[in-house]
Amino acid sequence: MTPREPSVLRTEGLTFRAGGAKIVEDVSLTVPPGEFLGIIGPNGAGKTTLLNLLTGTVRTTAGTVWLGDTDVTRMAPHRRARLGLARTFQTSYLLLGLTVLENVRLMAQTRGVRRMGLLRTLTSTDETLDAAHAALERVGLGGAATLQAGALSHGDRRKLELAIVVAAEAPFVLLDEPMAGVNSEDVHDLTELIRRLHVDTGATFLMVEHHLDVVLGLADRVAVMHKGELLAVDLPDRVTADERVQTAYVGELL
Ligand SMILES: Nc1ncnc2c1ncn2[C@@H]1O[C@H](COP(=O)(O)OP(=O)(O)OP(=O)(O)O)[C@@H](O)[C@H]1O
Repeated sequence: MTPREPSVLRTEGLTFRAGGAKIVEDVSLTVPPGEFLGIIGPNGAGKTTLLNLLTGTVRTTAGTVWLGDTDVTRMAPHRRARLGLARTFQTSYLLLGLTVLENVRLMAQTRGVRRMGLLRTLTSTDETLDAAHAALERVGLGGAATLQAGALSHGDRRKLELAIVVAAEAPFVLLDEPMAGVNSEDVHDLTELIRRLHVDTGATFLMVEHHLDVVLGLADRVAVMHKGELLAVDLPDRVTADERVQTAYVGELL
């Protein structure tokens, strides 16, 4: 994998309101290059909406998002993707009728591949194929390239989604509940894969996840959302010791 351009992901006063409801309210966050930021919070706290505001699939009511020095607040999602923002979704978006390889290749083609800090749209079939195969090898699905994506186990589908992100060679990676629907025996494997991908790529990772032990084990820092607001951003052990966080999680395990 090629080295990345390190840059900061930053929000200032990021806000999304719908019908008078405060879904995400005044979130100011600075994520240094290469950091792994976990995002936790009770159901409905606004975590996925925050990711949607970063990718541009939801339009901000107020506030600003920067990728490096670029203000992307009004930028369409595909242009943010071209700047190096890749994401996975809570619900799988795989094309189950296509092969595993075709799923990755399609994304490698549409997103282009970053090389030496330059964005190039791949026109060479060989090059996209190579990038797709390499991405599959990295997530341990090298032997499954010709299988239909629909034939994969849930855990392997999650790995395939990670391969797609890897193929994009994005410096900013957003993961929305990568453990959702994954068997408990596969959680450890997937956690270690995400750890390895983060280390190997040097990319900035933001991960929304309900498995707190996974978040606390992976993240450099943890952001806690509650009722749309950012309650705390701190080191994992400080966050779990924070009384405000414990109160927000009343009724849930922390
Ligand atoms: N466009 C919208 N219009 C109205 N309400 C919305 C809109 N988008 C999100 N919401 C509501 O805002 C709240 C936050 O949603 P969001 O999915 O961001 O929370 P979350 O923290 O990711 O939740 P979960 O952990 O359950 O996935 C929810 O109550 C949701 O129904």
